Amino acid sequence: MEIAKALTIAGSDSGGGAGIQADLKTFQELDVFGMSAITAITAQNTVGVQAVYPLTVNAVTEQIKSVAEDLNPNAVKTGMLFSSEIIDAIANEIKRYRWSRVVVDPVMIAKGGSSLLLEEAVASLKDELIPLAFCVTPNIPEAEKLVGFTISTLEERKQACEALYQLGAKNVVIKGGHSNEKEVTDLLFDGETFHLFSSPRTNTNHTHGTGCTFGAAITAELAKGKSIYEAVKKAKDFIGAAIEDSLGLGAGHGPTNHMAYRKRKVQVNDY
Ligand SMILES: Nc1ncnc2c1ncn2[C@@H]1O[C@H](COP(=O)(O)OP(=O)(O)O)[C@@H](O)[C@H]1O
Ligand SMILES: Cc1ncc(COP(=O)(O)OP(=O)(O)O)c(N)n1
Repeated sequence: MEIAKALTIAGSDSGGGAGIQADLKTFQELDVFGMSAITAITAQNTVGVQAVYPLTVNAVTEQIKSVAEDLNPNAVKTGMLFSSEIIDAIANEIKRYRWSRVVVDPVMIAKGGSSLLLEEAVASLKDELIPLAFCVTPNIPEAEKLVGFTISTLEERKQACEALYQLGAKNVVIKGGHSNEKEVTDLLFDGETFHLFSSPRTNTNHTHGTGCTFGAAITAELAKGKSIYEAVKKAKDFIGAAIEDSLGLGAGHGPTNHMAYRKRKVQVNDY
């Protein structure tokens, strides 16, 4: 059987913890062949984002075309998209190639506070891209921005899931990393049922790229043909291990350990 293939359309993080780099590492760890179309280059490390260089719309669509017309991914993820021009062009490509297993991580702001999406591009995300999403995966601040109300309680998070579902996403996951609860709970809404995925909160500063990694793990599992429930469950376990066994790199928000999940699996199989 041919290996599952996934394409990430996202920004490059020179520090290797988030963006394209996190996505490709995650695909590889989950036995999926990874491909990329870069939207912007960031000069970035664990301390912050020092510079952002968006690519032209043509540079983005040419990369997508090259991948689509030869390698044909089983699933696609989007991450940092920067501008409405880039978002609109990507939406057109998704429609052109009739890609249905599309995970949209609506990246807006890096952990250090730098903006990775122009304010004017939020409308394009809502109107053009989210309606094409098989799954949209905002964190709480991103979900608040998209739905236009504050999310403090589980009930409000459920209402936000429903509002994002109304925009056209077939499944919605609102991630819980930014809540102040002791447990970290990600909430999945598939249009009918809410599913809660909870884990203890790891007390760490090494959470750079958690959202990218989680979304990439969902994408990898969808590329293999798994259901959205199975994909989110695996992604939650994958990111949980990556956060718990962090590598302790950098002076700021360090990266997670993309190898942790595989290493744990190998150890379990050894016995
Ligand atoms: N401190 C933590 N301990 C355990 N899991 C976490 C922690 N912080 C985030 N996660 C998990 O990491 C993923 C990303 O969550 P979140 O931080 O909300 O997104 P983002 O990185 O996009 O801001 C989710 O699956 C969440 O459950
Ligand atoms: C190039 C690039 N893309 C996305 C992000 C944001 O990643 P995320 O997983 O949300 O993690 P934090 O930045 O919040 O740690 C990024 N920083 N760079």
